[in-house]
Amino acid sequence: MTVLEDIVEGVRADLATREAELPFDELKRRAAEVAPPRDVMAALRESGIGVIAEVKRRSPSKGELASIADPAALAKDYADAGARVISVLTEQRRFGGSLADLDAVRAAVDVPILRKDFVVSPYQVHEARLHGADMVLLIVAALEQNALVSLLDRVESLGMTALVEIHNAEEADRALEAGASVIGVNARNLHTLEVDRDVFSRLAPGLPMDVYKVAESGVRGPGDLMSYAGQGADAVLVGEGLVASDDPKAALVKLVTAGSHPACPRPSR
Ligand SMILES: O=P(O)(O)OC[C@@H](O)[C@@H](O)c1c[nH]c2ccccc12
Repeated sequence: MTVLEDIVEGVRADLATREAELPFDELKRRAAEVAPPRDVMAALRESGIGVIAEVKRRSPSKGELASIADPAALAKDYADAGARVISVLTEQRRFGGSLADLDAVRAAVDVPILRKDFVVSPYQVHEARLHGADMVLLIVAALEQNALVSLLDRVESLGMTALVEIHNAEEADRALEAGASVIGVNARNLHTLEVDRDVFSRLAPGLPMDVYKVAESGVRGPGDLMSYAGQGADAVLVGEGLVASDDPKAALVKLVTAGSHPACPRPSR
């Protein structure tokens, strides 16, 4: 079994438990009463290279990264430092996240929030909305094409924005065919868990100009942001580089400053 299959199996088991507690119809009813989602594209398209800052405690590749006793305080620091979007890992078994983290972050900040999880069912999309998410991650490698298409439609029909994650050219084709307008290129190989920052430069030129491109994983500081920007990234998504730093807020300020500096390469559009 691959790492991804293993994670998804755990996700499905936990999902079954939640579905038994709160039936889908009731979840949908409750989610429809939540204040409407924020305009993620407007936030992403502000000038300069955007930074999506992630709340992440653990990862399968590195184990414990940070304890994050107070995710709301971390999110406030991220918002103050200029994060365009805040990503909240809600996967529990491998990443130490939860929907409670999403609630805490939602209550603390007004910037758009991404639910970062292994979404395989429409239940999780409505659940994201119920807990205040504006954006939902869809990982192409974890989904059959028809599931990807229907989940993307579901995300958009609820007024949210999908971040569609790819790792190779075949997944890029599938993401485009599904109609993705925001594509994340994850530099972390899901089989070996190793980071290869060149994956972005190999795939980005094949993506249409009007697709918003996010470089995910492996950003250690402004140098990596500038290099991704030079290869056509509109934004970078950063987890470990922030949470494992002594001062995540200061680390994010450095990234945001670099991303809005006149010398930073900008996507031509
Ligand atoms: O901690 P990093 O190397 O900055 O990576 C962040 C983010 O890209 C990573 O957490 C991630 C990208 N895609 C995912 C899918 C599921 C879980 C996690 C991820």
